[in-house]
Amino acid sequence: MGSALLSQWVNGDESITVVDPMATDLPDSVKLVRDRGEIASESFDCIIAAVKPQLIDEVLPDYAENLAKGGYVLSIAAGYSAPRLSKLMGDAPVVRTMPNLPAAIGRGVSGLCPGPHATDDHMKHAEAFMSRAGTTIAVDSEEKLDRVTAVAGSGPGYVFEIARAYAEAAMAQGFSEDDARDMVLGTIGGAIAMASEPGAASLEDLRNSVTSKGGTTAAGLNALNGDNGLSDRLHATLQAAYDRAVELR
Ligand SMILES: NC(=O)C1=CN([C@@H]2O[C@H](COP(=O)(O)OP(=O)(O)OC[C@H]3O[C@@H](n4cnc5c(N)ncnc54)[C@H](OP(=O)(O)O)[C@@H]3O)[C@@H](O)[C@H]2O)C=CC1
Ligand SMILES: O=C(O)[C@@H]1CCC=N1
Repeated sequence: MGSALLSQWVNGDESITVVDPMATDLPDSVKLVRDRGEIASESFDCIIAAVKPQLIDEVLPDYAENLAKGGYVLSIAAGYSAPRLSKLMGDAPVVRTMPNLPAAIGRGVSGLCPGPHATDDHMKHAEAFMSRAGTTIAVDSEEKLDRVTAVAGSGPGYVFEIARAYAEAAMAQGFSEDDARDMVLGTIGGAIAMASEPGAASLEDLRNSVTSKGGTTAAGLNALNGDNGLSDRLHATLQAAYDRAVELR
């Protein structure tokens, strides 16, 4: 996720240093170091925590010394709470954000939530920084941010899986893999672009506009969600992702 955001962040005029033991192919304007020891005496206005939540306890404490006076920590980690991170880094100001993968093409959706000691200026900076990668949604509690994680952070995974299963079903109707992919992505992309047009009808009305009485779509929709199975499954999906975020706090 860090490299997806980085691809948009490099469009600004900050100097960015990445610490990553293995990273390759970073943008030319970024300074890459393999180990924190190489920047031990440097300080930064913003330290971005982009390792897996399970690694934060091990990796982040050393970076407390690198935070400039007045600076803050921006965490993209799922679940891991801001108070816990702030304490781990010597009571540093923390802002949590939850981006999603389309940030890589500037089409991400990122939730933002202030943590301990975060000022309005830190939040303004974080919001401006994240908005380079797409739209932002400010929320006022970590509980809410964990729900953003369940809906939007993990969301592209659900969408890719739905598209994959849809394409698999198209192949079972006799289409080649390429034709199935083109048809499915074209259909999903076209429908979503239409629903995203300014002034577009509600999702329910749009669905109804495809559904002729007694026709093919009605038959398909009945098989898809006539028993509420799809709706129930999506509720369970979001709840499971949220529950996992809570476990990672
Ligand atoms: N994937 C997603 O769509 C989203 C992820 N997130 C959050 O982003 C964070 C990263 O997740 P994700 O990108 O999926 O995971 P990755 O494993 O792909 O990225 C983690 C990166 O951290 C590097 N790393 C490991 N150890 C260290 C270390 N000691 N010092 C510096 N860097 C290190 C890894 O290097 P190496 O590969 O060599 O191990 C890797 O490049 C997580 O906290 C996750 O919750 C948030 C929103 C969406
Ligand atoms: O799966 C994960 O834990 C991360 C956080 C949101 C998306 N990917």
